[in-house]
This record gives sequence, structure tokens and C-alpha cells, in this order.
Amino acid sequence: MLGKLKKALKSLVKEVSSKVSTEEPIEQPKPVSEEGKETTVIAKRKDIGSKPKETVEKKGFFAKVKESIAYKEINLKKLEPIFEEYVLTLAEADVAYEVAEDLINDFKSRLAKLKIRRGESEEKVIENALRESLLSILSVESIDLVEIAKRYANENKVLKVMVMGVNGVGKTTTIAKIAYLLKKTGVTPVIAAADTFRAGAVEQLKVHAERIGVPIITRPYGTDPAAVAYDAIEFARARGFHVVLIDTAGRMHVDSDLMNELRKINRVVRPDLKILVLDALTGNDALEQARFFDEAVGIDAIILTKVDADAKGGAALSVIATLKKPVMYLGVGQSYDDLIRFDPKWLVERIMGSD
Ligand SMILES: Nc1nc2c(ncn2[C@@H]2O[C@H](COP(=O)(O)OP(=O)(O)OP(=O)(O)O)[C@@H](O)[C@H]2O)c(=O)[nH]1
Repeated sequence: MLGKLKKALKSLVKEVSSKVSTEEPIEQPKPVSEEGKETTVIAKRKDIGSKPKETVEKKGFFAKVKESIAYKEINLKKLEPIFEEYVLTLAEADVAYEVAEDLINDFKSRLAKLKIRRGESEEKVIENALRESLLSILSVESIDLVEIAKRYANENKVLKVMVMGVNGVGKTTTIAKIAYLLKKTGVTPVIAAADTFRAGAVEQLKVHAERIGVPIITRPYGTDPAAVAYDAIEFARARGFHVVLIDTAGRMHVDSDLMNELRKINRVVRPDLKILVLDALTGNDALEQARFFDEAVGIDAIILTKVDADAKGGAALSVIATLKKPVMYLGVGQSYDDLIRFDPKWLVERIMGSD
């Protein structure tokens, strides 16, 4: 999982660490002081033999020397070619170019402020700086669906959730996972099989609904999807169910007829939450999909699936960092339990950790 990205970042840490100045400061006799007494000045090895410049203020010079004893230096200028190279390496791991640049720039600014004490492991300190950079670009809001559903339930309202996505991203499976999760937490969901466009879709969802023991509202192939969603909402209101999860037909974002149909469902149903399911494996195409769906109906949150199967790892990073939309869950496998609340720290640990 996320292997290529992990490898690239680990080797970046190693390269930067290897360039940290490890020169030990040594003592060097200083020219005679104004009072005529000999004083001793600590200077770095490279300063041996060179006369202290008269222009260097005494206090600044001493402070600098003191610092060189206590800390190791990172010469960012020397590292510039490495940074440039790693923007490309990250792009090869499916990180969008702008995201790779943002990450490296954030990392550079952290390195510039970094002080590595002598005796401290430079690799650890540098790795932590990179973790902080990752965390900073991944820190987007997260929406707690369970908490929202409970709030609606307390107010005797039905929460209407519309789930969208292009074909094959894992929408159906994700709806089943959400329904399973809600049920486990005491919230009662109903599924609306509003994907009446593809014959097998309703059947597939029915199988999931039966397995997890959640009611499903279905209508024959070709029925107006908005009508199916509407019926499910009525069902939920009449029977005291808390949430309606509306499956919509998988559609290519460039298919204008289907996008118009989605607008219609949106108008009729007025969902409280519109969730876009994106597949981490589609790489940067996921960004384009998100833009189309956002323009058509607006997106409240995204769920990123197949993060477990993303060998490169960069796409998940790019989607989250670029869209700046709340990330609700990550899909991390094919079973009903494989849906986790998005937590930037969890993802950073997967990227930088040792598994
Ligand atoms: N590894 C992995 N596989 C997943 C995940 N989510 C879904 N899948 C798999 O992806 C495939 C497609 O999932 P579906 O739920 O059928 O996708 P869909 O978007 O509903 O597809 P359409 O109905 O064709 O639009 C299935 O084999 C799922 O088991 C995930 O988080 N990890």
C-alpha cells in the first residue's frame, strides 16, 4: 500500500540527512584582543587559517560560533538539485505536480528553521519535518456522518444522502459499507436503489442489503431515479428510519445527459449531503471527475476508495490536497468493515511508517 510514494519519501529523508553538515567545530586560537590579552575562539574547521573579517561584528561572530557548536547545519542551497529531482520522483508516484511542489516547498521552509542538536539523529529530525509537511497538506476537514445522522434522528428528521461517482469507483460497495457502519452505531438506514440505468446495479445492491440486513427500495429498470429516491424517503419517514442512502447510476463525468439527470435528482430530492466516491487508482483523473460533479450539483464530501490497492500512493495525496473538500471516509478493502474515518495522521503514518 502506497509503496512507491513511501519509498520516494524515505529516500528523500536519507539524501537530505546525508547532506547535513557533520563537521565538528574545533578550537582555534584567536588573534590578540583589544586589551592585548589572548582569547580563544571556537571556529568551524573550514575557518582554520582564514582571518576573522573585520567587518564581522564581534557579538554576531561569537553567537554564530556558539551556534555551530550546538547545532548541525542544513545547507538548503546545496540541496536545491535534490529538491528539484524529488518533485519529479513524487510526480512519478502519481502525486500531482503542483502538490509535489507544495510539499517540497513546505518541507524546505521547515528545514530552513530546523536546528539539529549535535548528538541528535539528523534522520529522525528531518523525517519529522517531512511528516509535518505531509500533515499540513493533508489537513482537510472531515465530516462525521454518524454524528450528523444522530443529530437528524434526535430532531425526528430523515437524513438524505446522495452518493455519486463514475462507473466502477466502488460506489455500490461503499454504500453497503456506510449502511453497515450506520446500523452498527444504532442509526437505521434505508437504501434507495436509484441506479435504474444499469440492469445489474439494483441486483448487486440487493445482495449487499440482504447481507447486512438493511431495507432497500427498488423499482424496475428504467424507472425515473428521482422517483425511486422519493419513494425511499417516504418509506423512511413513514417507518421511522433515520437515513436514506441514495445510490445513483455510475456516470462518466463528461456525459452531459447523465449529468443533467443527476441535476434533476438533486432538484427533486434536495439531499442534505452529496457525497462523491472517488477511486484512488484513477490517479489524477479523480480531480477532473470531482470538478465536473462539483459544478453540476455541488459536493459536500468525498470518499476515497481502494486506498489499500494504491501501490503508488500519490493519487490519494493529490486528491485530498488539491480538492480541499472534506474527506469523509477512506475505503481500504473489499469487506464491509473496510471503511475508515479519514484522519490525516493515519494516512501520514501509512506513508511514512515502517509497515
Ligand atoms: N481493494 C478495494 N476494492 C474496493 C474498494 N471499494 C470497492 N472495491 C471493489 O471495486 C469494485 C467495484 O466496486 P462497485 O461497488 O461495484 O463499483 P460501482 O462504482 O458501484 O460500479 P458501477 O455499479 O459499475 O458504477 C468491486 O470489485 C469492489 O469490491 C476498496 O476500498 N478497496
